[in-house]
This record gives sequence, structure tokens and C-alpha cells, in this order.
Amino acid sequence: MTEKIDIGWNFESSYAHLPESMFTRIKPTPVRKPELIIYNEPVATTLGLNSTALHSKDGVQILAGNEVPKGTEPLAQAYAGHQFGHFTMLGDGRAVLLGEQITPQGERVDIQLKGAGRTPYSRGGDGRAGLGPMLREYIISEAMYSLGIPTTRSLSVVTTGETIIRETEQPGAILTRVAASHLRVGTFQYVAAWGTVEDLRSLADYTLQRHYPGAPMDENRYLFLLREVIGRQAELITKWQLVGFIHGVMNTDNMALSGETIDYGPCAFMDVYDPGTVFSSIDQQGRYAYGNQPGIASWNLARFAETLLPLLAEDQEQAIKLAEEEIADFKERSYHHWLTGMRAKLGIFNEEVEDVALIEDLLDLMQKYRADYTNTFRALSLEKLEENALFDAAEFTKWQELWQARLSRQQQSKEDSLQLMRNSNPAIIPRNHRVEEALQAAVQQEDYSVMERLLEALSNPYAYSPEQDEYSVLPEESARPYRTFCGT
Ligand SMILES: Nc1ncnc2c1ncn2[C@@H]1O[C@H](COP(=O)(O)OP(=O)(O)OP(=O)(O)O)[C@@H](O)[C@H]1O
Ligand SMILES: [Mg+2]
Repeated sequence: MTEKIDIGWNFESSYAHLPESMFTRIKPTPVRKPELIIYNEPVATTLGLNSTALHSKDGVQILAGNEVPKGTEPLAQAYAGHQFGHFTMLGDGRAVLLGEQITPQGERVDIQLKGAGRTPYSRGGDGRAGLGPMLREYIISEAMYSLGIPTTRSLSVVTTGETIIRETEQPGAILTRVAASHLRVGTFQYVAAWGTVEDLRSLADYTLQRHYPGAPMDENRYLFLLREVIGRQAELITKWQLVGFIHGVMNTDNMALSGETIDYGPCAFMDVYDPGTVFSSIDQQGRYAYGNQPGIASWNLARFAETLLPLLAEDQEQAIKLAEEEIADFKERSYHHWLTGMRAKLGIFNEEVEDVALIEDLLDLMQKYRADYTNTFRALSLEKLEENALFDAAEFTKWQELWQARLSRQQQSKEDSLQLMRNSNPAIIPRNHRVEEALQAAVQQEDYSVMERLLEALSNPYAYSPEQDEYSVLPEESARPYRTFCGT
């Protein structure tokens, strides 16, 4: 198509030059009547896109997949994955990668339409997505970005003018997702299972070039890749733990090699502190519970390491030994990040061995008295301890004395500590009942104002502004336990 107004696309398609077995060229399936529901101006600006043009009829046609921009080579990516521990062939069953936008800053980012129709990887699915789940992905991914957590982002959501059938009929929608890339642990699993070693090498070289350009040019570069991916995941998962984010479906196909959070299906934020917290209705064994996330990440990374074995050393035993050493480091690396992060949440600048006990004691008390995770740290950061079971407990008063004594053993002032705490403890998270309320208004009443207000409040979670206060109010006990459903 010839675009009437220049949208600002600057596409390349490096992924389309990987071995043919890794993707299928396919265009999005057109939809009946696209309408733009939400649009992310700051993301558009970073991408170098013209927002006026994207809001025009022609622009919306592109966001809906009815037209593909010039210079794109759209495709669906092949991948495999361990879903709840079981290995299976997957692939983009409802997403089409338009290509890589080269931003004005020279960055290369994937532009993908999620919900864009059937592909050869759809299995029994309809290739579509619902408005509720796509708005949910938009809200939570933007919240994660503002929390300072690496994540894919959302440029827009359009409705399709068609309905989809799930448990009930729902408006269909398409999310335009922006990602450092969509390379997943599952992409490597696919090539390792069904491709040649040369395919695997091409994929590994491609991943290095895209995400880890500092790799040495000798055979150790694949070990470097493994180490760097592990390092980014150790940071990422710890950031989730520190804010109480529960991904909900940490299958290997939902672990991105860029180190970004990807696939906001049944994810949710923990309310009451409990390592066993699970929200996803399909996670009946609690495999992806809050407290299990670091262990699962390590398990997923071991699956990644296995795919790399043919590249790590000629001798398989030697390759296994090298991989095991790297995987073993994950635990230590994530623990180190966790301890640093927890110290900051408590306003602690320097290190003392006893800090571990201080942190763990507080968490134990939070669990015992069923305290809200975010609000407890928020109250400590504000020095405003409302009446509740935790703060009223004598055990807590004792803990607080130890904590205050600990703070007085560092050079920084009380004010410095409080500042560090307010920079480390969000005053607001996308609470489940507030997200639901926003989605209900949007989907059932076409009222997008509740969502827009929520997004505004979430855009600066460390502000501690008065407008954020209402978002710390907890839901009625009857609204719990909260359940999330896979956004398919
Ligand atoms: N409605 C659908 N039609 C076809 N395939 C689907 C549908 N929903 C999910 N899938 C496919 O099922 C697999 C697992 O789904 P999952 O919920 O993890 O991913 P997703 O949310 O669709 O996509 P992503 O991981 O890209 O965010 C993926 O391969 C996905 O493409
Ligand atoms: Mg997925």
C-alpha cells in the first residue's frame, strides 16, 4: 500500500533472514471494523512514529492488520516450549511480527500484532484475542515499565468490530506490542529439537548480535550468551519478587532472551504476603506461585542451557559441566539482587550480616498477620502505620526497634533512608480489583475513563502523590481470593 501520510515507519526484517524453518511468512487476517481504543503517545514518540497519522483511518488500518506498511515482511515465529513442565510445539498462533522498527535513536525493536488471526501454529485456536485481556496486557505492561522493570510495551489496542467466543462472547481486539525482540527460550528449544546445529548457531549468533553485542568472537561466545541471559533473568525475576509481581505462566515460551517480561496472561500482583500466592485458575498445583518464581526461572534457564550444549564444547560432558556451572550461579546472583533490593526497601545503605534476619523476620510477620505486601512497605516509607493486625502486634514493635537501631548504625540520615525507601517501594501497584474495575467499564460500557485514570496514577509509582492514596485501599475480603484466567 502507498501510505498517504508518512507514519514514520522505518522497518527492517532481520529475523526473516534466519533459516526458513524458523518462521512462516504470513499477513494478518483483515478485520471488519477497526477502532482505536487506546494509544501510547510516549511509546510512539520513542519509535519515531507520527501520532496524527496513526490516528487517521489509514493508520488504524495498520494497527488492525488490515494493511501492512511498506517495507515489511510479516511473519509468524516458530517456537516450542515447556508448558507446565510438558514439552510441546507452539509458535505464534495468534500474533504476526510486522518487522523491526529502527528508532530515531538507532534501536531495533519488534513490532508485533497480537490477536492478528490464524497462522500455521494456531493449532485449534481462532488466532484472535479479546478486548479485556489485551487491555489488561496494556495496563500491566505499562505499569511494569513505570516500576522500572524490563518489559515489552504496548503501542495500542484496537477493537476489530468482530466478536470472539470464549466462555462468553467478547469484543475482539488487537494489541500492538513493542519488544526488544520476541526471541524466547522456546525459540531455541524449537531449533534444538527440529533444526540442525548450523541453524542453532545462526540463531545464537543472531541473539548475541541483537542483545549481547559485547560477546567475544571466539567459541566461548555461546557460553557468554548463556551467562548473560542468566544474568538478565536473575535481575528480572528479582525485580518481580521485590514488587510482588506474579507472572502466572512462566512456561519456557514465555521467557524472553532479551530479559524483558513478556506475555501478560494470568499475571497479577500479590496482596497479602504469602509465598504460596497463586492467582491463575489453571495453575492448580501452584507451580508458578510467587515463592517458586526464582526456582522456575532457574529450571527454564537449564532448559535453555540444554539447547546450547552442541555449541558449548565438542565434548558433551565438558559442555554439560560448563552449562551446570553457569546455571548454579543463578541462585547466588538472584539472591544478591534480592538482598540489595530488600535492604533498599528498608532504607538500608550499607551491609551487615544480620540484615538477612531482619528482612526475613519482617516477611515472616507479614505472612503471620496477613499483611498487604505493598501497603506494609508503603506505610513504613511514609512513617504512617495505620491500625492493623501486623502493626498492632507486640512482635512487630520489637522488630521495629531492631530496625530503627539498624538504621542508626549507618552514616546516612533518617531523611536519606526514607527517600531511599520511597524510591524503592511503589506507592501504587495495579491492584487486581482496580484493574478489573477498569476493564469492566471498558468492555461492558465502552467507558475508557476509569482505565485512563488508572494508567495515569500508575505512570509514576514512586511519586507518593495524594492522588495515589485511593489506590492503596484494599478490596473487601469477599472479593478474594482473586482468580485470573489465561488471556486466550
Ligand atoms: N486464540 C488463539 N488462537 C491460536 N493460538 C493461540 C490462541 N491463544 C493462544 N495461542 C497460542 O498458544 C500458545 C500459548 O499461549 P500463551 O497464552 O502463552 O501466549 P500468547 O499470550 O498468545 O502470546 P505471547 O506469549 O506472544 O504473549 C502460543 O503459541 C499462542 O500463540
Ligand atoms: Mg505466550
